[in-house]
Amino acid sequence: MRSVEIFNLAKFYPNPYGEPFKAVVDFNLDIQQGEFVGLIGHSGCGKSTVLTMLAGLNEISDGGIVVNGREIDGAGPDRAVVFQSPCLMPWLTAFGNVMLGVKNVYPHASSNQRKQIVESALSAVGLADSMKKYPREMSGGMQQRVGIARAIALKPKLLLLDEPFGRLDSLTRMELQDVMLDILHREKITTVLVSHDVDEVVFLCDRVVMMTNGPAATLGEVLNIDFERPRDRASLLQDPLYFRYLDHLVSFLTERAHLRTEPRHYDSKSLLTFTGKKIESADELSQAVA
Ligand SMILES: Nc1ncnc2c1ncn2[C@@H]1O[C@H](COP(=O)(O)OP(=O)(O)OP(=O)(O)O)[C@@H](O)[C@H]1O
Repeated sequence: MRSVEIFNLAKFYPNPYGEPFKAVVDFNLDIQQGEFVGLIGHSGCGKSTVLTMLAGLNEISDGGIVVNGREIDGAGPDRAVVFQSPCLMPWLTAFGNVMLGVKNVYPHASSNQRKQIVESALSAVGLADSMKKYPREMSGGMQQRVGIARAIALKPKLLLLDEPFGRLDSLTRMELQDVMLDILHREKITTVLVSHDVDEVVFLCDRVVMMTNGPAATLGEVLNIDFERPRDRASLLQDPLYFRYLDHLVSFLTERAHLRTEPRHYDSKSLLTFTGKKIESADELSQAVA
């Protein structure tokens, strides 16, 4: 079932001379219910612009976005965003920060029901024992866990992640990626992730959308990531297909992102046809490239 439809989306920012700067043009994408889509591209190409338009925080200049059958017009409780910095209220505990949004989104729930929603979201991100801590008492990774809990507690139809792990050290980043995979596997929330990290998108996503360079950036290619879920990092790192996906993304970013071509769609088979053989499995791929 289709969850998000983005059609002919465009963003024109005013420049200092009063002329519109075309940041993103003619961006079209459908996202299925429960799908995890990554958005990558060079710095400044327009990833955050697309994400903030999806969130309803950035006015749409042309085209539109339909979420669960309703064209969006501004922000709404059906969508939650996690930014690079969680921006927690310093005077509230982890519990209080998550409760803030829960009160708004569930005004008719009893206080006991709200408490359960907050506790369950904080437990899902591994903070069951730190609910009473204030932001100043938490590490950056713990604060970002609160940011994720705050978003998932709202039970959004669409979860939007703008480089949520970008400021974390690599071990914490991996921990939080695992937490995120676990939650999304259970809750089946449709998710869009903006990232600069090709490893991250291959590990997490069902599809990776590659954007061309700006100005007038648009969708360049879409790569299907055909790994089953739940995913295990150690096994993926042993799979030759994982490195094929990485190669493909890196080569798009280094060679083709500046070309304005018709959007192309790649799945694992078409990705590998250059070997001259039809390849259906990682084992067959290993033999073909050996
Ligand atoms: N409020 C704004 N006013 C004018 N131009 C803007 C505004 N926000 C973004 N831009 C421009 O739009 C383009 C896309 O910016 P955006 O932040 O969406 O890119 P990005 O791919 O998310 O970048 P990064 O990866 O560095 O975060 C850039 O050229 C940027 O300078």
